[in-house]
Amino acid sequence: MKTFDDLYAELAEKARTRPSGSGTVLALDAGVHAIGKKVVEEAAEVWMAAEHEGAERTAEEISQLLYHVQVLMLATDISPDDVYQHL
Ligand SMILES: N=c1c2ncn([C@@H]3O[C@H](COP(=O)(O)OP(=O)(O)OP(=O)(O)O)[C@@H](O)[C@H]3O)c2ncn1[C@@H]1O[C@H](COP(=O)(O)O)[C@@H](O)[C@H]1O
Repeated sequence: MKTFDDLYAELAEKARTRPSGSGTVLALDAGVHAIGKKVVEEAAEVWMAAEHEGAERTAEEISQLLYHVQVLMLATDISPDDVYQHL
């Protein structure tokens, strides 16, 4: 099972090697403004799922939110450790 750190390492590698067909590369190229909008959209989907769609759908939406947060981290050169020091 993939962890937060595993996904970040995978996405960092995608950002470095820029394979064709990578949604992460496309998202990074779209820039911080577009990525930020996606974070907000996914956060709203988490909220709606939590209120109306049950735990499994909510967990799925949370995974998508974490993905887009990680893309934002990469776009702004923030590592997981930079975040963990604030937890
Ligand atoms: N975990 C994710 C992940 N979670 C969410 N997403 C993206 O977020 C979207 C989810 O958004 P929605 O459900 O709101 O779907 P949507 O509105 O139809 O999506 P869009 O049209 O807005 O893109 C998905 O379509 C993906 O584009 C993800 N994209 C990639 N990953 C993982 O990231 C890794 C690298 O992926 P690539 O860069 O694409 O190779 C792989 O391990 C993937 O599994």
